[in-house]
Amino acid sequence: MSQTIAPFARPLYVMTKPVGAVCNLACDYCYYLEKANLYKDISKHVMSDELLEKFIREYIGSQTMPQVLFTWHGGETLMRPLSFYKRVMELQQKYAGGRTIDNCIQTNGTLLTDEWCEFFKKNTWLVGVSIDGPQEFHDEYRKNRQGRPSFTKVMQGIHLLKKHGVEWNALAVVNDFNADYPLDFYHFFKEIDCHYIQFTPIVERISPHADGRHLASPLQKDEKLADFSVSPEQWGNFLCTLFDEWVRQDVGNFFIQLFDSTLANWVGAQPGVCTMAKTCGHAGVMEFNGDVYSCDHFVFPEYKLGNIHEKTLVEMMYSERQMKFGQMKQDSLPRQCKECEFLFACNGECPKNRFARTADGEPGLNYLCKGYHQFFQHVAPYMDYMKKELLAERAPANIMEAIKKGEL
Ligand SMILES: C[S@@+](CC[C@H](N)C(=O)[O-])C[C@H]1O[C@@H](n2cnc3c(N)ncnc32)[C@H](O)[C@@H]1O
Ligand code: SF4
Ligand code: SF4
Ligand code: SF4
Repeated sequence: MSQTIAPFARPLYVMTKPVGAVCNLACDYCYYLEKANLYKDISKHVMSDELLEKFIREYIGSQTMPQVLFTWHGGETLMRPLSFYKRVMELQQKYAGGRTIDNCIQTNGTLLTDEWCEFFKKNTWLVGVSIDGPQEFHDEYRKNRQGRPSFTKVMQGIHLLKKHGVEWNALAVVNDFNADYPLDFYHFFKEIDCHYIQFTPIVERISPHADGRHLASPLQKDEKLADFSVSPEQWGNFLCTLFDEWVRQDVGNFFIQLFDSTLANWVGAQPGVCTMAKTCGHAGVMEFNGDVYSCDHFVFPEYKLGNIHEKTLVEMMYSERQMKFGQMKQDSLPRQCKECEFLFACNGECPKNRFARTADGEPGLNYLCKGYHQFFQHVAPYMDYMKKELLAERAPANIMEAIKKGEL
C-alpha cells in the first residue's frame, strides 16, 4: 500500500459527509441543508464504497500522530444504513497500521434505534446530538419538511443512548427565540443529565443565489440578517446569566465548551472550539463526492480546495490556499480588535460573522462583538481566579467555595 507521508506537527483533520446535505429534517436556520444545491447535477448524494475506502486509507496514512479521529457529519448521518458504518469499521481496521482510531458522529437523534446504539456502544463511538433546549424552544425551528416537530423523537433517541450507555454530548444553538431564557435552557440540560454541552450562536444573513441557496457567503457584504439570528445583546446576556449559575454550582461537573475554551485562552492553552482560536483552517470538510472545503461553515464554491480524486488530502489541507484561509482570521482583524483588551480570549470570533463595522466605520468587526465584550468583561475576575488555581496545580472548581466565602 502506498502511503502519503505528512511531516506536520498537527493532525490532519477532515470531517466527512456520507450523505452530503441530505436530511430527514428541515430546521429553519440550517446552514447545511441548502448545500445540496451545489450538487444538483448528481442524482444520488451518497458516498460510494470506493470513495469511502480511498478516503479511509488516505486519511489514516496522512496522519503523523498515533491517534486518528474520524468525524461523521451531515446532513443527517443516520440516513446511511448501519451497514455503511459497519463497513467503515472494517476499513478502519484494515488500514489502521497500528494507530488508535476514534469516531464521533453528529446526528439530529430522531433516527436512533436500539441497533444503532448497540453499534455505537460496542465500537465506542461518541455521539453528538442536536437539541435546542426544552420542547418549546427546540420545536420552534427543528421541524421536518411537513412542519412536524422533532423534540419527542430526539428525546426517545437520547433515552436509547443512555439505556445502552453510549457516550454522548449535546449540541445546541442559541437563536432569537431561546436566547432570552438562558436558565430554562441550561436547567433542561442538567435535568436530562447531559454533562457536556456545546452551544453555538446562530448568525446568518439572507442572500438569494441563482442555484436556490438563500444564505449569504462570508464574502458578501451588506446582506439582510436572518430573523432567527441571535442579537449581540441577547448573546451577551445569555452567556453572562448562564455563566453566573455555572461558576457557582457546576464547575468540574457540567462542561460548557465555550466556558472551557475561554479558560483555555486565559491560561494560554489551545481552546477546544475553533471560533476562539487564533487561526482557522484546522478542520476541513469532505463532501459525499470527494470535494474538500476549507471549513464546514465555508462550504461555498469559492472555498473548495479540490477533490480527493484529483489531489491528496495533504495537498489540499496544507495548500497555500488553506494556510491563507487559516491566517485570514488574524490578518483581517479590524483595529478595534487589535486594540481590544480581550483579543487574547476572543480572537475576533468566527470570520463568517465579521460583517459589522467598528465604532469608526472600519468594516470587518464581528457582529457579536458587543455580546462577547460584555461576556469577557463579566467573567474576567472569575477567569483570573481559575487561572491562578490552574497554575498552582489546583482545581478550578475551587472557585465555587471562594465565591461562597465571599472572596469574589
Ligand atoms: C448541520 S447539522 C448536521 C448534523 C445533524 N443533522 C444534526 O443536526 O446534528 C450540525 C450542527 O449544526 C447546527 N446548525 C445548524 N444550522 C446552524 C447555523 N446556521 N449556525 C450554527 N449552527 C447551526 C445544528 O443545530 C447541528 O447541531
Ligand atoms: S437536522 Fe441537522 S442537517 Fe438536518 S436540517 Fe437540522 S441542522 Fe440541518
Ligand atoms: S471560519 Fe469559523 S467555523 Fe471555520 S474554522 Fe474559522 S472560526 Fe471555525
Ligand atoms: S470583543 Fe469585539 S473588539 Fe474585542 S476581539 Fe472580540 S470582536 Fe474584537
